[in-house]
Amino acid sequence: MIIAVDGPAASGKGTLSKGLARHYGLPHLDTGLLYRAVGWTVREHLEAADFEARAIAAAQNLDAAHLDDVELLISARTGVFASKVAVIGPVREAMRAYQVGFARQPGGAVLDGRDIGTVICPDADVKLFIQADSKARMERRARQLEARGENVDRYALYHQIEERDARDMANPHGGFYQASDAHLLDTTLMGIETALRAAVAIIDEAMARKGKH
Ligand SMILES: Nc1ncnc2c1ncn2[C@@H]1O[C@H](COP(=O)(O)OP(=O)(O)O)[C@@H](O)[C@H]1O
Ligand SMILES: Nc1ccn([C@@H]2O[C@H](COP(=O)(O)OP(=O)(O)O)[C@@H](O)[C@H]2O)c(=O)n1
Repeated sequence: MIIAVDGPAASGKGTLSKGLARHYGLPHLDTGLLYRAVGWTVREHLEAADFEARAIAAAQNLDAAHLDDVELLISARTGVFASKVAVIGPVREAMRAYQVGFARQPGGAVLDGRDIGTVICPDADVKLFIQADSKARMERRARQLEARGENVDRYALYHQIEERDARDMANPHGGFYQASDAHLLDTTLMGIETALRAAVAIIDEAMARKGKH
């Protein structure tokens, strides 16, 4: 079973996807980490004339099996670098085969990101689009960063998330929109466990309707 989970920054798609992977015994890929790793690699060259070429080379040489410095990759700044390399078509293309291969492994997988239901796994068995209002998302990300010891300026974080969402939505290579066959799950008023239960209910019903589960 392939489960595609998309949604904007800090909507909770990663947490939910990990929970779904545990629940269904499937492997999970956080595709945002791939973009974060490439963004981190070229972070010192954002203004360079050859920024795009460097980002493409970094994507082509990314060893996705070794995304080990997750703590570093998850920082707020790295999210901004990630969204800057994510608008470069060949960067997305370079990482597509790995993601598609991960999804197609025997038994299936859970993938989360921005374009899973639209570009990477258009034939996924179930697609979820996770939403939460901007303030809730900012507060979740703020607490997540604070728990790791980062100092958080909530005003700046709110604007940074809005700006990143806007860049993602305008991404001409992105496919960052809710697939027509995706189930919308708004978690603004849900805690983590409630959101997971709601997602499992959606998936079980969708699979039962297909006669697959
Ligand atoms: N439904 C929820 N209610 C409250 N906090 C949540 C919820 N879902 C996720 N979180 C918390 O919000 C933060 C961001 O979640 P994460 O899954 O990393 O989001 P995303 O992958 O969409 O960026 C994490 O600290 C996570 O524990
Ligand atoms: N499938 C994906 C995943 C991430 N991304 C890009 O990578 C950035 C960071 O993604 P992420 O999922 O780690 O970010 P959060 O939603 O966790 O804040 C996003 O803002 C997108 O620009 C993408 O373009 N396509």
